[in-house]
Amino acid sequence: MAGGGRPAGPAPGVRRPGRAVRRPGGHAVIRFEQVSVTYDGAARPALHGVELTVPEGELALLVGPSGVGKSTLLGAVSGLVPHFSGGTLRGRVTVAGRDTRTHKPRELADVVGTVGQDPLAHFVTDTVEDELAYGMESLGLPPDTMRRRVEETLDLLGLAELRDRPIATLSGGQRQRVAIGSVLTTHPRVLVLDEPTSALDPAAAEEVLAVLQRLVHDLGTTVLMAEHRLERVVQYADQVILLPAPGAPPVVGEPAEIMPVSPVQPPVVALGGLAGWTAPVPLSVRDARRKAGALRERLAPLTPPAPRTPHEDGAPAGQVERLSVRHGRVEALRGVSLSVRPGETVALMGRNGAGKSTLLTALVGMHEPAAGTIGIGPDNSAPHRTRPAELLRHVGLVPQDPRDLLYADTVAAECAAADEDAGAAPGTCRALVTDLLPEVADDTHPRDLSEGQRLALTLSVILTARPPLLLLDEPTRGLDYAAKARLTGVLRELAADGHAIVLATHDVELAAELAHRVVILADGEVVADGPTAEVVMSSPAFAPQVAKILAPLPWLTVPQVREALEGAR
Ligand SMILES: Nc1ncnc2c1ncn2[C@@H]1O[C@H](COP(=O)(O)OP(=O)(O)OP(=O)(O)O)[C@@H](O)[C@H]1O
Ligand SMILES: Nc1ncnc2c1ncn2[C@@H]1O[C@H](COP(=O)(O)OP(=O)(O)OP(=O)(O)O)[C@@H](O)[C@H]1O
Repeated sequence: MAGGGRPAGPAPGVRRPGRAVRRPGGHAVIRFEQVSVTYDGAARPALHGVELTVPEGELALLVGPSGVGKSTLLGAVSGLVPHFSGGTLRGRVTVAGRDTRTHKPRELADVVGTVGQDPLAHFVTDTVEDELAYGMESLGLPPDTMRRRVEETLDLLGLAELRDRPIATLSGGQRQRVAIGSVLTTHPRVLVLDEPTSALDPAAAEEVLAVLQRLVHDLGTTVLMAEHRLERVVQYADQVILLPAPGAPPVVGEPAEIMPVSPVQPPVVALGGLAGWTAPVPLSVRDARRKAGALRERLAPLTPPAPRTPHEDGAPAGQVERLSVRHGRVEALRGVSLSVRPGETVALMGRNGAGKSTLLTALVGMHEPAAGTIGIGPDNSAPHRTRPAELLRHVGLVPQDPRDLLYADTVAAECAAADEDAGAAPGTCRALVTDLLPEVADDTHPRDLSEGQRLALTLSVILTARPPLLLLDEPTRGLDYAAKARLTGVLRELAADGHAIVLATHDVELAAELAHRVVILADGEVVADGPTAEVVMSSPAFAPQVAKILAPLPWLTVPQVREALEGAR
């Protein structure tokens, strides 16, 4: 299929230059020749028999289930694997002609810019502005060039207001933007990005992707990017590299060829499968809308299956009233009132820095209110004045950085401790992990887990205690669609059992699947609070793909459509 048929991404003002025919594979900048990577002590290789090239000036998207080896493949390009990760690399990886096994990451820094999954691990300076300049300083660029590029990047990524901020005080999404900015300033020929939008709000994700697309088109930069949220990125890709299963060789091709056969698919492709849309498979909302006429007609007389409504009675599991919280000079929450009832699932959404994590951490007693009140459990006790052991019986938080919760040396030990702390039957936590991601091995050190595996472990540790109020901060980072569906199942059961759940998330698909109610925070204030369908359909930024494709019909998710079509047969 010709590459020119794909539409421009949704970012306003950025047009994809028309390409009548796909360029016959430009000069390869990244080349893998029979590459295998085996980590020390692992039973089988994390990557096996990888043979691929990425041509100059293309955006290649690396996809596949959690734990399949995506980060390992990216690490082999930037040289972090095996230089820092340990393990053995067989075969040959070259970037711009340099062998990454014989060149240390430092010796590749002038051609490759890398953003890892965990920005905090890579920051070397203390403030935003210093971090943006650091890479250029190491390359010895002239001061006026550095100055100009820092200013450009601050503007490009919406960081100008934060320029003097200590990095330690930034929100998760703000940190991710700084991490991306810090590699853009060096103008590398190759950009390697591991889930670059995982902590970004939907609008910020579009902005960052538009910036990357501009680099690819205007400067001929080559981008290799791993991402789980395909609904955000697939339409920008020239090439998809699919790792279908651990140890299986990659399948490489155009997005429209690979997506229909991929085990991970964005909702638009899954919907196309249900509706029987013929090739070329639509990958964007816009193309899908053009094909959706017949599906819309079939669905028009049907009503979407309604989510089970929570118990209306009973005391709230948690509530805040006119709550204000300050971090130094920053007023992170301003007069927020919110209450969550047993059986209710609330999605907390809003732009990076809006105050979502602050609200969750306030509910577990990590901040004292500057004004207003916080109450938890049947006695409405103030969490910052409650003993931790007592608080644990009422509320549990899965933090944004799962590492904050893990301290044992193996998955098995972590799970045994969780069972004991919660007074649960031995094996409870481990069964939950297996439920979410079957491949996680007992004897692995939590540090060596993939991002998705680590999150599955953290979720399980907290879920073992079955707290009446369950708080989750961005619970789908690094999770593939299948793991997300299993997590949705686990959380639905908990809600049906009367647990109250609040999830802070940028994942509009997750919110649409799971939440009874959506609360939107903006700049520390609640700006919307209502039933999920109402709130997300009235805001393009928070609408899931299915809603955009089928609007004005009130359908939000692929499972909803599937259920209705099956019922109508
Ligand atoms: N340093 C390490 N030592 C030992 N095993 C590791 C190490 N890093 C990763 N692994 C293992 O290698 C496999 C592949 O991990 P990798 O992080 O590459 O997966 P991934 O596809 O990026 O996953 P995710 O989508 O969850 O980020 C996993 O089973 C993981 O546990
Ligand atoms: N220790 C701190 N000192 C100063 N400001 C802080 C501190 N911690 C957080 N902030 C600021 O408070 C605001 C709210 O941060 P919070 O982490 O609650 O946002 P968020 O909505 O969870 O963002 P994200 O979606 O990026 O995770 C942000 O502007 C952040 O920079």
